[in-house]
Amino acid sequence: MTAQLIDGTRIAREVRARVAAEVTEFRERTGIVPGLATILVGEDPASEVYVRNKRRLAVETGMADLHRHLDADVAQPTVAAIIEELAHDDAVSGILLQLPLPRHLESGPLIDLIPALKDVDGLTTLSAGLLARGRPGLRPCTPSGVITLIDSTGISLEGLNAVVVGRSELVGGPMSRLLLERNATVTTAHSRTRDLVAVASEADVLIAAAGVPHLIGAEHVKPGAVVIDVGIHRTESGLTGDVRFDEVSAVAGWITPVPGGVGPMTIATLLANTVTAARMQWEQRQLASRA
Ligand SMILES: Nc1nc(=O)c2c([nH]1)NC[C@@H]1CN(c3ccc(C(=O)N[C@@H](CCC(=O)O)C(=O)O)cc3)C=[N+]21
Ligand SMILES: [Mg+2]
Repeated sequence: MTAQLIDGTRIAREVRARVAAEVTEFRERTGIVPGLATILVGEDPASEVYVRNKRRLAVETGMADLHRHLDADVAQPTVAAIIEELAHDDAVSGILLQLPLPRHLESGPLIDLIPALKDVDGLTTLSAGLLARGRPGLRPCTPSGVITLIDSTGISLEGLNAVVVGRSELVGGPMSRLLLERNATVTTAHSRTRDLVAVASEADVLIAAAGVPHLIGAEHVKPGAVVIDVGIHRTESGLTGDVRFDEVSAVAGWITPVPGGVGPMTIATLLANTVTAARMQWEQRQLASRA
């Protein structure tokens, strides 16, 4: 292995410590404890793990854990009513609807019931539009956490070739926009890209977010590149990503592991967004009470 490891577990711990200090400062100044509302529908085992970790770490950073677990066969209007109730509840700073939802539910309209100021996942149409326009707003947690991981290397993205493999609403799409915001030269590759090896091997920074186990090998990686593995797959031999770690780490300059890379950063960024959301709501209430 020649690549330096980007230790997501450590960096996430540092971010959470900062968030915990911000929560304390905010609580002392305003009397408000930021609250994270997670909504989990059904019994998907991976989703249960992620949501449990989000709740545990919210509590660990001093926030209130406001969880709703709904039956797998819950009706769309019932989920909508719960989101609307949380939207109006002043104890709720952030609302996270865990994805994927069971197939009979339509996620888009449900997500868009989350007010922009409580959209700690950054997934509403409004938050996506603000990002597309380069205006301030809450950003999606996984891509935003990836930027933090890249920053931890000390490498400036300005002018570098960044290639994002994947264009999902949760990760690839917003990832490309965040990299552009940092003045990288951004290429979005995806399942219809003709020659992925040719495109990916030009990347100074390669983000693997295709959701295909072990898609990215040494042939895709320019020597010395920063390789970020967003994939997470449960296989018989344990958790793996979109990157063939052993061969790519012999070529790359920097690499994230799975587990212990992007996953913990996603949760740390969610917590950072939640305290930001609490602050924005408090400021808005201050303005409203003075009007
Ligand atoms: N509305 C919504 N927001 C999300 O942010 C969201 C989502 N839905 N659906 C699924 C994906 C996936 N995701 C992960 C979070 C933490 C880890 C994580 O902590 N991973 C650990 C391993 C944990 C384990 O699986 O044992 C690690 O990589 O080290 C992974 C994946 C958030 N997502
Ligand atoms: Mg895709």
